[in-house]
Amino acid sequence: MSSSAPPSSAAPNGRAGLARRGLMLVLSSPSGAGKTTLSRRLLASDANITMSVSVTTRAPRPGEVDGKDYFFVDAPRFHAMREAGDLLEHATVFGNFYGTPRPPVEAALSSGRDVLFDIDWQGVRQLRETAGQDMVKVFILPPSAQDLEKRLRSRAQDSDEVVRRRMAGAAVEIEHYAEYDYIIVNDNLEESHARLTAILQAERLKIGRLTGLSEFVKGLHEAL
Ligand SMILES: Nc1nc2c(ncn2[C@@H]2O[C@H](COP(=O)(O)OP(=O)(O)O)[C@@H](O)[C@H]2O)c(=O)[nH]1
Ligand SMILES: Nc1ncnc2c1ncn2[C@@H]1O[C@H](COP(=O)(O)OP(=O)(O)O)[C@@H](O)[C@H]1O
Repeated sequence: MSSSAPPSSAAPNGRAGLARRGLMLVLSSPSGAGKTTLSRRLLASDANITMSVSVTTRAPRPGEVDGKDYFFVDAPRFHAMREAGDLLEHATVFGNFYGTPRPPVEAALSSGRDVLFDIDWQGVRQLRETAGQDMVKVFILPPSAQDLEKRLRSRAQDSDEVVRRRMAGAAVEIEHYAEYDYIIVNDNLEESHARLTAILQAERLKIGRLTGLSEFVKGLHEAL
């Protein structure tokens, strides 16, 4: 998906004359590595990125809020959305359906806002076909298998059986690390957050994302 450029006056990088297309920042990891925690931190620390809230048929965990963490839907509703073309991508993970609603993402990108996605490798593959250079893919790894299991258990929101299935699923997810642009080993949370922020800041400055750049430089040139 190629988002159209926002007007210069709304330039998210704060420079009149230099606007930018919104980018799609994707986080994937084995379950329990820390995507949700890192996403929340990034959303709290950066005003120009907005979360893509997925739809899922999974049951809400204690504390999860409908419309904020996920849109919790039943299977018929999910299939209706998919059939209507309302999902940018979708996948089955641990026996549940997940998908990305299309309209909010398109609206955010076209107004120059960046969008954060917490989706798995299957979703990344589908988005890659349309997003091209607009997508920045970050893979989060746990420091060790023991840490991963500890985190899944410490979250204390899933049964033993669910934790076991997620540990088994981690091996499959990890096999896809090479399809991503960046790797963060989420050991120290502060450091991981700083790294994610650095990735986002650098990606925002890529020449290919800026619109109006040649006019801006031409103006500077003429004034010299
Ligand atoms: N493809 C795709 N994957 C999703 C979507 N939403 C969530 N996921 C992935 O589904 C997996 C399970 O998510 P969840 O049940 O919230 O468990 P958690 O990752 O352990 O918090 C994770 O790998 C998510 O990244 C989506 O809209 N599309
Ligand atoms: N760097 C970290 N160090 C220690 N615990 C962490 C770290 N990052 C996340 N956690 C904890 O690990 C558990 C799983 O994190 P979560 O963000 O829900 O993972 P995911 O969304 O990838 O499944 C949570 O209890 C969270 O507080």
